[in-house]
Amino acid sequence: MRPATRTRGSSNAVTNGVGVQAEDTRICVVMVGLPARGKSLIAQKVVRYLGWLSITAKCFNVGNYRRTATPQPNAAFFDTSNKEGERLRKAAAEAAVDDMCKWFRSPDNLIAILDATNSTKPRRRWIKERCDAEGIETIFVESKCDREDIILSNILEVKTTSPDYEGLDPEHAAKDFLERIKMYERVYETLDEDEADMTYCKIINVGSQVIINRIQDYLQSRVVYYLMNLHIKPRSIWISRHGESMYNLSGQIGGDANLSARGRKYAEELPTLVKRSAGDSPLTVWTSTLKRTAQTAQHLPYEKLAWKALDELDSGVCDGLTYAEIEEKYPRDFKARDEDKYNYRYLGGESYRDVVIRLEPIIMELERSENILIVTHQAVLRCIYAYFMGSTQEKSPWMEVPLHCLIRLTPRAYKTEEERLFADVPAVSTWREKGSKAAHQVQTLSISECAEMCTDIACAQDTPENSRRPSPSIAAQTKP
Ligand SMILES: O=P(O)(O)OC[C@H]1O[C@@](CO)(OP(=O)(O)O)[C@@H](O)[C@@H]1O
Repeated sequence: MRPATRTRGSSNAVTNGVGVQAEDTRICVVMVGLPARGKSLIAQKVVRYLGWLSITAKCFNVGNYRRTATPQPNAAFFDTSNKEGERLRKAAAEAAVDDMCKWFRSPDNLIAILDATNSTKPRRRWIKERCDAEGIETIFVESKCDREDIILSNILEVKTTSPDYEGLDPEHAAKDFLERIKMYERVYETLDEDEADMTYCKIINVGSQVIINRIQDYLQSRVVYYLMNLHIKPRSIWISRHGESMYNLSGQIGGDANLSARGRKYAEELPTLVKRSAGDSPLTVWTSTLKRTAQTAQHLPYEKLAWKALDELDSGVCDGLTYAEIEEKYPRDFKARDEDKYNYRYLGGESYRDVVIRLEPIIMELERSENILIVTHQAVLRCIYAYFMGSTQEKSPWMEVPLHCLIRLTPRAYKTEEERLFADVPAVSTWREKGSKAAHQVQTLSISECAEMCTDIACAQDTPENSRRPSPSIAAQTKP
C-alpha cells in the first residue's frame, strides 16, 4: 500500500526552484548493511547531492546517538547476547527515529537518511511501521559487498576516521573492528522476498548489480537513480581553473579569450603539478568547449573530453564587460547580484542556480567515473566544489578560487578531503568581494612579467573578440 502523502497549503507539490518538481512526500532513506560497506559515505553523499539541488535533507546517524552513552565500546558491546549492549543500541535507534520524525514536522524538510546497519528484518519492519504511522515513505538502501579489497579499504577508512577509534592504536582498532563485523554477520539478514512489500534498492558490489523493488514516485526514483550511479571505490577528483586568460588580465567577464603568456606557462606546468598529486594513476581530463580550458589542458598526456555543460556561467548582456562597466551600465542588476548572487540571473544569461541544473549530468557522470581532472571556469568550479564540500548557496558563489591552482578532492566516509597545489606562475586575481566594483587584481610583477603582460594586452587589442582597452585598474595596479 502506498503510504498517505501530506498536503501542505493549497499545493500538492513543492518546487525547489531548480526545476525539480518534488512530490509533496517525505522520504526516509534507511541504510542497510554490515559495517565497512560504505553506508556512511553513501548517506552523506545523498544528503549533499540533495542539498546541492535545494532539496532539504538530513542524515540521522544512529552511531552518533549511541556514542553519547557509549563513546568507544569494544566489539563485545555489539554481541546480540549482550543484553545491556542491545538495550543501549535499541535506545539509540529510537532516539534517532524520534528526532527524525520531529524534524519532518517542518514543511521544508523532505528527505532523511537513517544511517545505521539496520541489519535485521524485525528492525527494518519496526522502522517502516514507525514511518508509516507518520505518513513518511521509506526506501531501504542496502550496500552488500563481498569484495575483500573494498571491505579492507573501508575498514582502513573507518579505523582511521571514526570517532569510535579516535586516539586508539590503529592495529588494535582494526582488530576490534573486524571482531565487530563478525558480531553483525551472525545476525545479518539481507533484503529479500520476505520484504517484497517494501521499497528498496540493493546495491551489490559497488553497483555491479542493482536490484530495485517498488519505487513509487518521482523523488524516490531520483534518489535511486543517483544511488545507481554511485560507487564507493577510493578515488580523487582534481579541479583547476583554466590558466590566466586575456580577459582575466583586462578584468572582463565571459567571452572566449585565449590564454595570456602566464596562462600558457601554467598549461605547460600543469602536467608536472598533476603528476605530483596523482602519481601514475590513470586519469581522464574534462574541459569546457571554450578555448581557454582546451589550451590549458593541451599538454596533459591523458584522454580528453570537452563538455558544453562545463562552459562558464553565461553572463548574457554583460558578457565582455568589466565589473566596473556592469555597475555603470546596469547599476540595479549589479546590486541585485550582490544581494543574492546564487539566484541572480544575468539578463539573457544564467544564475548560479541555473549552472547547478546544467551540471547535474556532469555530477552523475563524475560519480560513475574514477579519477577525473576537470579544467573549467570560476563559477562552474565553485558549483562543483560546493557539491563535494557541501558549501551553502550563500557562500559558494563568493568562494575564492585562485588561478594557477590545482585542487584535489578525495571523498572519504566522513568528509571530503581537500588539497591545494599552487603552480609557481603568478596570475591576476579575478575574485571580487561583495560590494566591490573590481576584482582584486593587485599583485607584484617582475619587469619581464610586466612586459609580457603588456604584449598580451596589445595582442588582445588585435583580435576583434578581444578588441578592448586594457583595464585602467590593471595598468594602475601593476608594479614593475
Ligand atoms: O560569478 P563571478 O564571481 O562574477 O565569477 C564568474 C566570472 O569568472 C570569470 C572570471 O572573472 O570566469 P573565467 O575565469 O572562466 O573567465 C568570468 O568569466 C565569469 O563571469
